[in-house]
Amino acid sequence: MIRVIMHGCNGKMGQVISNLLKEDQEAEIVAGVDVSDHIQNEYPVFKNIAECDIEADVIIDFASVKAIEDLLNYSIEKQVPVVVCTTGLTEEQLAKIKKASEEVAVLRSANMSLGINMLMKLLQTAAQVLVPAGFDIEIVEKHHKLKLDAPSGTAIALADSINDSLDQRYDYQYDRSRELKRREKNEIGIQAVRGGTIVGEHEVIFAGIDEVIEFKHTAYTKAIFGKGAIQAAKFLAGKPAGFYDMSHVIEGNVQLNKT
Ligand SMILES: NC(=O)C1=CN([C@@H]2O[C@H](COP(=O)(O)OP(=O)(O)OC[C@H]3O[C@@H](n4cnc5c(N)ncnc54)[C@H](OP(=O)(O)O)[C@@H]3O)[C@@H](O)[C@H]2O)C=CC1
Ligand SMILES: O=C(O)C1=N[C@H](C(=O)O)C[C@H](O)C1
Repeated sequence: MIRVIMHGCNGKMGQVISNLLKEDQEAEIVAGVDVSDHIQNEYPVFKNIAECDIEADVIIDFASVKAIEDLLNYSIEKQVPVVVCTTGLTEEQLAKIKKASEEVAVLRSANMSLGINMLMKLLQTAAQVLVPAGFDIEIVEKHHKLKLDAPSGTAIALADSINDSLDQRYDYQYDRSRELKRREKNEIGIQAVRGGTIVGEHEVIFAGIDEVIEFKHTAYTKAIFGKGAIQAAKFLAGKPAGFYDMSHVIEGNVQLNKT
């Protein structure tokens, strides 16, 4: 059995994963970490990961940007690989994650679903064909009213994926209300909508002269993120230090299915 520490165990994603792992034959939660204590769990829960004295093989993190430094320190000190799913991280925090991966296995992904990770690849092909033909790129994301960060980590990851295929020539435009001017050619507009219980929608629009192509991913339940995070945790447990993402997990599964 792979022993998991669930960081952010009493949040929405923490509880999705707690329920999924109750039925899992290969992995179990041995401890949780959360500042909130409104839920009774079948495992011990600590207020801060530094207090956790339970041995584990991997950590799954869906918590808060405020907890990322303690999380990385613990992961390095105890040599427990960590799957970082929390979004809204600053550039400085992202750099700390990369640095930590020199000492312990770290997998970070702003979106654990298969669909979004495949979309990232499709967008690179689309951008290479459509951008030279003069198409503009815009991204619109929609999420529930409880979400703290905007734009979503996924919207930024989609833009980054496109930008990687375009030699990093693009800047991101989050707010057009401040200046009276036309959009720049080399920009990707990113807009966030918040309301109700929308699980997660991402729309990437390639707008050309007289034609528009739209790529859209809709998450109907949070279980898609939970299942992806569990797959990632199983993949990461026992791995050497290094920086991993969901493409490693998906490629690993494709190879397994071929054999
Ligand atoms: N990568 C992916 O595929 C996905 C990523 N996410 C991201 O995961 C994160 C969590 O999402 P979600 O579960 O919906 O959010 P929730 O707010 O429901 O859960 C977060 C939990 O972490 C707790 N928490 C806050 N601060 C700390 C801390 N310092 N230490 C430990 N626990 C803390 C919260 O307590 P309290 O409520 O008291 O603040 C809460 O119980 C977000 O950043 C979200 O964007 C979400 C879905 C998919
Ligand atoms: O907060 C959420 O709910 C989600 N957050 C992630 C993000 O910021 O991209 C992933 C998913 O869209 C749900």
